[in-house]
Amino acid sequence: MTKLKLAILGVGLIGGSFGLALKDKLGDDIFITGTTRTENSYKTAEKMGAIDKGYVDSKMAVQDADIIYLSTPVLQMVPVVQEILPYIKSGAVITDAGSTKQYVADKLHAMLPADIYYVSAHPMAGREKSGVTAATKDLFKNKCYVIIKDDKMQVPEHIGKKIYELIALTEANIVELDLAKHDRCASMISHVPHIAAAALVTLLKHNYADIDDCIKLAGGGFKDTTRIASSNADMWADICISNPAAIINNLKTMQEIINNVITAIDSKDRDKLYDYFSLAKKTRDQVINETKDIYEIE
Ligand SMILES: NC(=O)C1=CN([C@@H]2O[C@H](COP(=O)(O)OP(=O)(O)OC[C@H]3O[C@@H](n4cnc5c(N)ncnc54)[C@H](O)[C@@H]3O)[C@@H](O)[C@H]2O)C=CC1
Ligand SMILES: O=C(O)C(=O)Cc1ccc(O)cc1
Repeated sequence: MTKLKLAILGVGLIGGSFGLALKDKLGDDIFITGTTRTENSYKTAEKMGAIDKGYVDSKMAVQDADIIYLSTPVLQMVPVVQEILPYIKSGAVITDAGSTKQYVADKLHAMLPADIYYVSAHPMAGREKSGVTAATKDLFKNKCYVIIKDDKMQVPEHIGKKIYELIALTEANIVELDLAKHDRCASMISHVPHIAAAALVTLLKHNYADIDDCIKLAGGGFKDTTRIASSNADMWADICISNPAAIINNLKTMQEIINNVITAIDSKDRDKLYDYFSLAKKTRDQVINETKDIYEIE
């Protein structure tokens, strides 16, 4: 049997976790090359066993690769593909882990020749730490992994199946969505919550005179609602730029919600405030109850 050759471009938290999961399942039946921006990082990825051979130069990593996994920040993906395109072999498949999907898909659709395929995907799993040292083989286990259904890409059935089977080795729950719906839903469930968490932390800076005393009081509630504000700034700037319509739309709705709360407090409308918290509790409890068999959320 010939070895499967996978190139992971951007071996950080996500690329490193994908590599660790596949090495765990396939061992020597897969050969994984990978890139990072520094030699130091790819050496760490090699030592951790996330990749077999690391490079800084993406062109070296994709030579002879059957599958190319893009896991750089979203805005780096298209320039990386531009750079490697002349070196990708015919029949190879590109897949990606980017948090937003339409932006990269539109550009790759216009760029790729007919004999190089693209399967857009997104693991809805991660953490606020970045870099390969934060990677774990079980990061995607029991979490949702979206594979985009996109007829424009004209991916032959056997190629789609190959990527599906590879992703299934991570033990993630695979969900199929179309591009636009993915970006709308991800903005609501992930992108806007990250912006909101950063806003809560930024609020502290607006009360600078009290900041030391505020921090003394910070307990579980502040930690729970702001954990994701410790995420990578580069990655989140790219996410906002590459999914503007859905994010702005949801932020405007949030603005209205906050304005309504301000009005209710200002006019001492206790019933309105009760309804606000009560409906939020009911909705969250329902969501958690419906997903508790799939996710470990409390
Ligand atoms: N962090 C998270 O929780 C999740 C992130 N994602 C997506 O996965 C992708 C990767 O995110 P992380 O692994 O968290 O980031 P990370 O910062 O841990 O890793 C990114 C890697 O890309 C490399 N890189 C950056 N620019 C590059 C370039 N031009 N050429 C080659 N390599 C380059 C870096 O050296 C690093 O190894 C992003 O697109 C992000 O939107 C998706 C799901 C969850
Ligand atoms: O840290 C967390 O809980 C996250 O929400 C991680 C995350 C970040 C970006 C994504 O596109 C998907 C998941």
